[in-house]
Amino acid sequence: MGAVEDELGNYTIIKEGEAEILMHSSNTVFFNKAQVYNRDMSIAVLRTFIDKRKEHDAYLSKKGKPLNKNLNGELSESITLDGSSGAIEDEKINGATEEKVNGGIEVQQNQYDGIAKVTQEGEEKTTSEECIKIPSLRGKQEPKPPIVLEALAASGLRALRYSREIEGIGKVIALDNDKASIEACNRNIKFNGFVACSKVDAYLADARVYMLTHQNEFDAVDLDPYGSPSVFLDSAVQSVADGGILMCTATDMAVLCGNNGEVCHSKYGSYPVKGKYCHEMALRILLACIENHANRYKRYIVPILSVYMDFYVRVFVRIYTSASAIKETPLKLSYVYQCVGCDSFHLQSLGRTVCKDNSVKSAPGYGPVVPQKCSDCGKRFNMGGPIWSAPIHDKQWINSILANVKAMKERYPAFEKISAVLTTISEELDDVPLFVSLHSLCSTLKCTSPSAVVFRSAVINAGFRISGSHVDPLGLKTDAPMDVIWDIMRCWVKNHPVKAQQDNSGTAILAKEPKLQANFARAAASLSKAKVKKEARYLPNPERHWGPKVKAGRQITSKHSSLLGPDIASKSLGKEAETEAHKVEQDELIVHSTQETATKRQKTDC
Ligand SMILES: C[S@@+](CC[C@H](N)C(=O)[O-])C[C@H]1O[C@@H](n2cnc3c(N)ncnc32)[C@H](O)[C@@H]1O
Ligand SMILES: [Zn+2]
Repeated sequence: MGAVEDELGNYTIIKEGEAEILMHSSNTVFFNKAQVYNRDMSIAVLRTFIDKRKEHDAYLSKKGKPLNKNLNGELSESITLDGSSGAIEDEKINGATEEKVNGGIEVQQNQYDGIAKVTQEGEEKTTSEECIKIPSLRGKQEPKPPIVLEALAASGLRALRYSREIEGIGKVIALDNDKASIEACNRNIKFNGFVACSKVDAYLADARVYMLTHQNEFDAVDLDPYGSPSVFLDSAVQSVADGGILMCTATDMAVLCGNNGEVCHSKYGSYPVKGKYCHEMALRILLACIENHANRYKRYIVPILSVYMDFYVRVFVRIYTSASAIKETPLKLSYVYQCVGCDSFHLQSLGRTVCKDNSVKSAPGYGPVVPQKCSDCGKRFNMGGPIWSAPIHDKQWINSILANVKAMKERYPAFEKISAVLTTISEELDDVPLFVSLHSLCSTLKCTSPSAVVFRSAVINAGFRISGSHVDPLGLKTDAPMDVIWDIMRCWVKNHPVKAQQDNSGTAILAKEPKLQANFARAAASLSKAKVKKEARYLPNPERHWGPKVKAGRQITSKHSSLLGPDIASKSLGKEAETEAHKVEQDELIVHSTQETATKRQKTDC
């Protein structure tokens, strides 16, 4: 990645990966170099998506594997390579809802009623067979190259990188509703030569209208908006082909992390609560929102990878159609009760499963899971959510993506960062939503902090699991209930006494005797595997002013020097920029310190 002044006057050539774009010095088209992490991660996911389609196709052709019909009359395969369930891999392979095979046989799933049909040369009939064999013909069919929609393209850099760097990719459609951006896209397509010209098409269009009028057409849809993606989600979930991927960024972290709960509810349909885990909660609010939109069209999501990086969240989910699977959605969503006095939080599932007459059904969850007052400190609870409380990553996919990234190290400009993030994610407990912060527990008790290894050991010795979180180097994910966590801290304080203090949440917690006798002896699994191998897990920003950028078309003023850095701001202004940081617009304001603000407010709120 790098930038050099060229001879085209006000244009600068910016190179990222294998793509080069021409950027005009006026801020007419959006570009943010910090999003290289976002683009690299997306390339890694798309490469893995293509590999998995190939692997799976090879597997099926070797096996001559049949398609089975499930109880609802939907076509399904008993084994899937990527660990996803209940979905039709043929659809994943072809990225469309129908599969044509030689010999005039067509297997089709009606996406809206889940009924499987087989058509022979135009004749339509509902299948009665339990099993439809499609033997040797399958092997001859190459999966179609995936078609990608970059719905909010700006300069087209991302679309160009996809087209030039991802082997086996098909067409890439780049959209923007801004004329200057589409002109820039077309200029950049030409600038990138033959492959880009043959693969990337740019259109001036409102992405919402375009996606609505191109339903089920794209194997991958990329949403990378200014701020919130909320207005694009309803049409985006409809434009993804069955088994395809939706990749979605949200940079409105202040909203998602609870600085303005009502706005978050209006955009995403969930209330955030202010906790140390707010960035993970942001991911889970976004996932719940996408699922909610998908369910309207009898579709559901399967998260592959969900990341918080720098100043935004980005989720990668597969989208499937199944009228029966969407009934399970309430089991994947929870409300969060967050104590206003201590750091305790508890999840309340929206649904539960009921087994009756050999069949499993879902029913509304039992509640409330907490009493009126926190049983640890006696304070009341705030309620947030609903959040996505099922896994936010698919571990098999994460391992494949990580292996792919390591194998093609030199082709990722942000290799160090994305491999560090993926390594941390690969170690996260994937069935444990949210996390506790050791610092926060200690600040509630006003005690000295045990080291992470000592605390992890006590949790493991008590018979529970614990891992780090990619979202926060101080975050600890554990399946130990809050009363066990507080008992461990009570035992710690017995050995490391605190000074006498006025009544507060900490004194209320310490007033109780622990039921559990914590064992702080070092447990073998208390260090993360990456830490043992001395692999990087959390990296600092590579340079100052690594963060969000000003919207295209907006005049750069001295107040933007905190975002762009004084040098760039002063260049744009033609005068020396002020170095003092100023407040910026809401959608550009990325609150790295949201957690701190949130915690402070929480203390004063109660
Ligand atoms: C953050 S930029 C995209 C950056 C780009 N994906 C990248 O990686 O460099 C958002 C873009 O969305 C465009 N946009 C906003 N609303 C839109 C809409 N309704 N339809 C299409 N494009 C839209 C803006 O003009 C802007 O260029
Ligand atoms: Zn409490």
